[in-house]
Amino acid sequence: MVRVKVTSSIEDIIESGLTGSLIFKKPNVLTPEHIPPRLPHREEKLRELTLAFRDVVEDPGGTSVRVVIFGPTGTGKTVTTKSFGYAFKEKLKVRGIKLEYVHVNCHRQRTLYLLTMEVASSLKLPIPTRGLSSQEVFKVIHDYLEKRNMYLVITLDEFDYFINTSSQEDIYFLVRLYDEFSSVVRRVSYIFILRDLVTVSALDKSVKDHIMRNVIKFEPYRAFELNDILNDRVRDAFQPNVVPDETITFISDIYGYDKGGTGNARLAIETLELAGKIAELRNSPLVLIEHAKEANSKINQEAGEILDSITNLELHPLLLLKALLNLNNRFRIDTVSMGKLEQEYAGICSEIGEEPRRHTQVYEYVRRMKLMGIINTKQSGKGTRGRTTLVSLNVPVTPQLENLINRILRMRLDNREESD
Ligand SMILES: Nc1ncnc2c1ncn2[C@@H]1O[C@H](COP(=O)(O)OP(=O)(O)OP(=O)(O)O)[C@@H](O)[C@H]1O
Repeated sequence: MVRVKVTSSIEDIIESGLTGSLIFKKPNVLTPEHIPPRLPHREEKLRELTLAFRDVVEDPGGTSVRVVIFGPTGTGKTVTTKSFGYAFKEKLKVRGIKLEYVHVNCHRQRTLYLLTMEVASSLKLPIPTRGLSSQEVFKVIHDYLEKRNMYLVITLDEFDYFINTSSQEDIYFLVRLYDEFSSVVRRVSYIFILRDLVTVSALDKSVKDHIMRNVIKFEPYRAFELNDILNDRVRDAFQPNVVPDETITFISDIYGYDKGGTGNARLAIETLELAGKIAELRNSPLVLIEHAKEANSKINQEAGEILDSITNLELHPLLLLKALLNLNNRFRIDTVSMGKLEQEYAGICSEIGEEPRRHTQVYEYVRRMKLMGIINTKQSGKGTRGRTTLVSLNVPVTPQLENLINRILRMRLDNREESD
């Protein structure tokens, strides 16, 4: 039985917080950056990736491998790709082939230029921060690989974002690299990570064919799969015997896709971590289901608050939200430009016989909904099309959200008719 110290004075409380935790052994195992030593239920995906890259071992430089990985959020796309990349590099080293693995997040490195600079800096290449174009930076990278007889696998994570915000020329350059360089030896291979295939299918055929060579789909996790993933984390992150099996099952069942959840491993791990923190705060020697419940409601609270503020919106901001939903559904994209949003909004207005509000008023609605946490805005990177405001929803598009917006909209429209 674990004894819980009863603290009284401020000093005692702080002291007990500073001395070793009775709940956690290695809390960093629960952070998103942690790469676990094994990936339950992604063994098959690792095998598929390895098969796709076998050419690099059998005929180095013969082909530039391209793999697309797609699947919903939290299904292990990033962690599986990184684990593959680092292990593949080591395996090739033993075989006398020099290969580097670079993982770039296209949401963070928003432009082709930033992206190429990130690849260069991962390879520790000294490149002046100003003066070179992306194409020139890529040339420096390629020359470096050539000189050292090295190969490179670049993973472009959140590639949807790059496709949605970059010019056709930049996408073309990146993907059809070997049309630019006359090199016979193909040293650069790619893994593209995407949420879904809609953004790629909208691309020009010549670009699409260069991307869609091997496609690996990541399915949302089922409850028993999350159970295995959580069990590993419990073993490595927590003190022995502090997380009972039923707590793990409870969390797995909330998120398990087969139990009506999203199949998102990230949220399952976050819930486990928060449940542990709550147990610690309550001086409980065990992480109980009640702690997991509290953690779950805290994690979902933010989404709940956003839904509440939608309920209070007036007609025109609601119509704008409806337009955003329509675009999300039609194009399966998270982020839309202000121009497209206004166009869709005007379309809805004309359908229902409402005069669309003017541009400045629409901007004001967007600004207010941003302050309420309902939507998010950001400036697009500098592409050839210039800068534009990009708008996205802060909550996932679920049937629940759509029903809510439609219901409130109907209420506002009914009220309008009554007051006419
Ligand atoms: N099979 C697995 N085994 C162990 N941990 C996993 C597994 N799958 C996912 N995880 C963990 O779940 C979290 C989310 O995984 P990851 O970031 O790879 O998902 P993703 O599909 O890339 O999500 P997003 O699309 O949001 O980037 C990470 O902490 C990761 O380590």
